[in-house]
Amino acid sequence: MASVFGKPRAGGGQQSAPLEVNLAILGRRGAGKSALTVKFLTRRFISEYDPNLEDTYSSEETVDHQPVHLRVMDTADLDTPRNCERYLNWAHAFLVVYSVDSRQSFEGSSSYLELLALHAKETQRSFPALLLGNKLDMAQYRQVTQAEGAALAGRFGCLFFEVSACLDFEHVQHVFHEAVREARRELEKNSLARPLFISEERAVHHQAPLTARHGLASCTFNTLSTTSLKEMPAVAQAKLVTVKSSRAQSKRKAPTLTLLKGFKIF
Ligand SMILES: Nc1nc2c(ncn2[C@@H]2O[C@H](COP(=O)(O)OP(=O)(O)OP(=O)(O)O)[C@@H](O)[C@H]2O)c(=O)[nH]1
Repeated sequence: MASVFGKPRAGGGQQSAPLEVNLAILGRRGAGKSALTVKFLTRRFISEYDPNLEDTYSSEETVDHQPVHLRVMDTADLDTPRNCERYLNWAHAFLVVYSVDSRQSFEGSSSYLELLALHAKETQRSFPALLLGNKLDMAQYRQVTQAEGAALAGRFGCLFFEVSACLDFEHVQHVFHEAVREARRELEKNSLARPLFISEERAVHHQAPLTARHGLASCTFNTLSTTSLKEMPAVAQAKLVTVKSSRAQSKRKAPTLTLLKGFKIF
């Protein structure tokens, strides 16, 4: 069966079902994951938040004239990847964030890229990842050069961008849309035309031996018996609440976004 996306619409009259893309934002504490997520969803920069809050948001996007139902998981690991299966088994693509003014966060992003590489090896699938050097507005306090970011991305074969959650929305939006494009490419490659979430599907648990060898925090990988299907994270980990976006202020269209509780938006 042909892929449901990436094809021109037949007949012009029929609307294709929106492509469903799950995106997980990974990175060390303070790298700016929440700020980037909220910037993308609301065009606003937040400066206060609850660092322990992990939530999944959804947004109806249009990428390359195609409707996309995008879910964004703003993860809240502590200092290292933990209980990674909640996003490894869920996301179609990953944004790995570090802060250009923090060498520590850059090293943290390298751990996340390694984790993704190991997961890809374990599952024999590839997972698009984009490396983001955030807080570009703080470039005068740089601890990580652009060349270092590009080199790390090159090592893992992923796209690289420097961004700022404080600066222009369009650049942040571009990066998220690039992640959607990457996910779409991968999904098309795998000819995934089946529904993405089948709750009856049983996960076969096995311990990933690679994590210990690579000094990563303990992670258990779930390999689905049908490897092309992914499970939604447990309800406790993914709270979807629809609210109106500030973008809806344009009266023409009111895209729905999901919850921003826990964030103070100015
Ligand atoms: N100057 C500047 N500050 C930023 C930027 N992005 C985030 N911050 C600030 O950096 C701090 C951490 O940002 P968060 O978005 O909460 O970082 P996080 O990665 O989600 O951190 P955890 O929630 O602890 O995992 C906050 O004080 C933000 O206001 C940015 O692009 N520029």
